[in-house]
Amino acid sequence: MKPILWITCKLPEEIVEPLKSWADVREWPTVEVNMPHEKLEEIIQEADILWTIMDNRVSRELLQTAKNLKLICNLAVGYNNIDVEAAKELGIAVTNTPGVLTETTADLAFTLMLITARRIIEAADEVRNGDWTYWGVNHLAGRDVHGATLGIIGMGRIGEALAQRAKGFNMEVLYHNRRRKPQAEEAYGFSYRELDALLQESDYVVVLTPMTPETKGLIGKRELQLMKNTSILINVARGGIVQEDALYDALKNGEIWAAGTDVFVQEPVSTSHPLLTLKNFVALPHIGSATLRTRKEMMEMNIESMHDYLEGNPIRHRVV
Ligand SMILES: NC(=O)C1=CN([C@@H]2O[C@H](COP(=O)(O)OP(=O)(O)OC[C@H]3O[C@@H](n4cnc5c(N)ncnc54)[C@H](O)[C@@H]3O)[C@@H](O)[C@H]2O)C=CC1
Ligand SMILES: O=C(O)C(=O)CO
Repeated sequence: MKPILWITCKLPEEIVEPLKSWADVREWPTVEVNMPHEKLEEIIQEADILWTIMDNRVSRELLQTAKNLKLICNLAVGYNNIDVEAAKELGIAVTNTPGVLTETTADLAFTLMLITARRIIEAADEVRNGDWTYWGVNHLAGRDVHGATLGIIGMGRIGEALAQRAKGFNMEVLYHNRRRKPQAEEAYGFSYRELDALLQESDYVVVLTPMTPETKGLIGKRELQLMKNTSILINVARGGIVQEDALYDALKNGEIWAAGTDVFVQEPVSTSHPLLTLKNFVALPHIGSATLRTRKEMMEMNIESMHDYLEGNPIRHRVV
């Protein structure tokens, strides 16, 4: 009997079709709406392999209801949506997609820095809305990225790729990380700072840590107050690492100059979210890794893990 592979979102036909040679593939049918949690509760009971996306909250309670589940492949490098400790205890392997999305996500992080600093969304909207009526000396004037100081919180794969990009813009790169990286300091001239010092010295602060109990709410009122009132905060990691209510106050009160984020606590974010009322806030819909090539490579990486499991080989890209 073929193992039951449940795919919790609609994936391209050319990816799914070959899986049918070895799996009893069952998939969520629509792209427009993701699988609701109630459906996940139902299908986890019959799945041998579960192919998840970040939207799926795979809690201990949910895992405990699984009868045959042996492998979860998460279509993301971040796996905070899955209780991996519980999975480990229950003998369920969990895999993710590290590395293949690093450069693409670093591109997006740098793009978000540029568009926030140069007020690109406001500017483009002005043209489209017919509000471009004059050339003024400070009209839509933003802040320079080149030559500024970049502070990266979470100097892992994506953090380092972002830092490389910053070198091309003659930026000074500071970083804060769980562990210091002497090799990167020596090779590229990146400087380590404690968190408070990094916040105080940086013109751009980019959050790139995973979401963990330690990083949840890491950037709140106190941290935002430490930042310069000319500085810009960028979050490409996970919503909730930056406290959204504190960010709203800091932007509204001019404690920081602007912010850009690709991630929210609740995704998709509600259009009535207070942050969306602010001109100095740029919002993107979690598109960090969204290029055609990278998404294909992420899917292929998950499939590699499935093949390893099937063939009884050590499972690559395994988190637990
Ligand atoms: N917006 C998007 O579409 C994407 C978001 N991401 C997010 O970016 C995160 C980072 O991805 P990678 O760079 O591949 O991961 P990584 O594991 O290579 O890097 C994370 C770094 O954060 C550091 N870190 C962890 N806890 C910390 C703490 N409390 N304080 C300071 N540093 C800490 C780690 O030591 C590590 O160096 C992912 O976990 C994911 O949540 C990743 C890809 C796309
Ligand atoms: O990989 C991740 O963690 C993402 O957020 C989307 O690629």
